[in-house]
Amino acid sequence: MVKKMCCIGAGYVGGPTMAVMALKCPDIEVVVVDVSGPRIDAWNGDHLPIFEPGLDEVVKARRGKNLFFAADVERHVADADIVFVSVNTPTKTRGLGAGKAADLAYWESAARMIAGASRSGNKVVVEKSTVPVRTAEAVEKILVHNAHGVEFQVLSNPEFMAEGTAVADLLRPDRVLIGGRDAAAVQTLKDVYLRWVPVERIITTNLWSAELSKLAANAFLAQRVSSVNAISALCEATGADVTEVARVVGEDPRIGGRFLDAGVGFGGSCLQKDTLSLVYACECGGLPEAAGY
Ligand SMILES: NC(=O)c1ccc[n+]([C@@H]2O[C@H](COP(=O)([O-])OP(=O)(O)OC[C@H]3O[C@@H](n4cnc5c(N)ncnc54)[C@H](O)[C@@H]3O)[C@@H](O)[C@H]2O)c1
Ligand SMILES: O=c1ccn([C@@H]2O[C@H](COP(=O)(O)OP(=O)(O)O[C@H]3O[C@H](CO)[C@@H](O)[C@H](O)[C@H]3O)[C@@H](O)[C@H]2O)c(=O)[nH]1
Repeated sequence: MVKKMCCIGAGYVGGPTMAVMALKCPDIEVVVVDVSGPRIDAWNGDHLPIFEPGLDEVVKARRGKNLFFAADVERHVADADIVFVSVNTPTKTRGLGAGKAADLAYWESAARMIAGASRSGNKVVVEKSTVPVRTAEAVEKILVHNAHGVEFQVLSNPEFMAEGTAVADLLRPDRVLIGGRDAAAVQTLKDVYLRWVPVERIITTNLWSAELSKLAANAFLAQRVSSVNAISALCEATGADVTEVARVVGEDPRIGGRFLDAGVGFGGSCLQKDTLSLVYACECGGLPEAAGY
């Protein structure tokens, strides 16, 4: 029976995700923690640190009841049955893989802190951040080597929300993905989502498939934007209209019409870094053709 959930990282993902969980699970205490005091103050204030349609209402409905934002990270991690880790995983700027690989320094420090703060019983640790495939292996090693009589189960539960539609995406996700090898831990997290997500939208996989699926989904999205932008350049050179071409192409149900708006190229916080991370994984795996593609 889950009584308390804690999320490390009160960022773009951690804040809205846990606010929606608190809304849908009023009997569970939900605490979002962060090393940044000003960020926590903002979540506790009148002006939330991010703007997303509907977010103010959700936060204000549950804050102080079963939703809390706090800076005393260790205390809340120690008490929680489920710990989500939603720290940033930017592209590395130095060292091996600089410019492509994901920087897992924040994740590793969070894992060491979870192991150090936890004292007894079982704890489910959930990868919410987008991480390279097989990160859970390294996380498990850190947890096991630093554990004090606690059994940890690691799950991968990547987030698919997009900025601008975060609350709508979280309230009605097209899919929730849970990867893990411990069936009981998978079921524990699944039961949380089942409070508001239809069972057919909850996909369970092995750990590595879940980690990789998130990166693969973003690479496919990035490819669509790059494809339509390449066609757009050809349209300009030939007198065709890219909106008309995209509509025709998208009417094929095998392709679909969404995510086919031509523009200046893809931006946002994820598509570029996650595609680079996938390319780096292919290179490290001795798959240069896949990396080049
Ligand atoms: N932003 C998006 O739209 C989006 C969507 C899906 C997935 N993701 C992924 O989710 C993850 C988080 O992204 P984000 O946009 O929320 O990042 P963010 O930068 O907005 O927030 C991360 C937070 O983690 C905190 N943090 C870092 N290390 C910490 C530690 N050891 N202890 C406590 N707090 C710590 C930071 O202070 C920061 O507030 C990334 O892996 C990202 O790729 C992002
Ligand atoms: O038809 C389109 C759609 C998007 N874009 C551009 O693509 C980028 C990304 O847009 P969007 O996907 O809406 O926002 P993100 O918040 O970056 O969300 C993506 O990245 C998140 C982080 O991993 C994932 O969770 C989401 O599913 C995925 O859509 C932006 O620069 C858009 O302008 C286009 O140019 N044409």
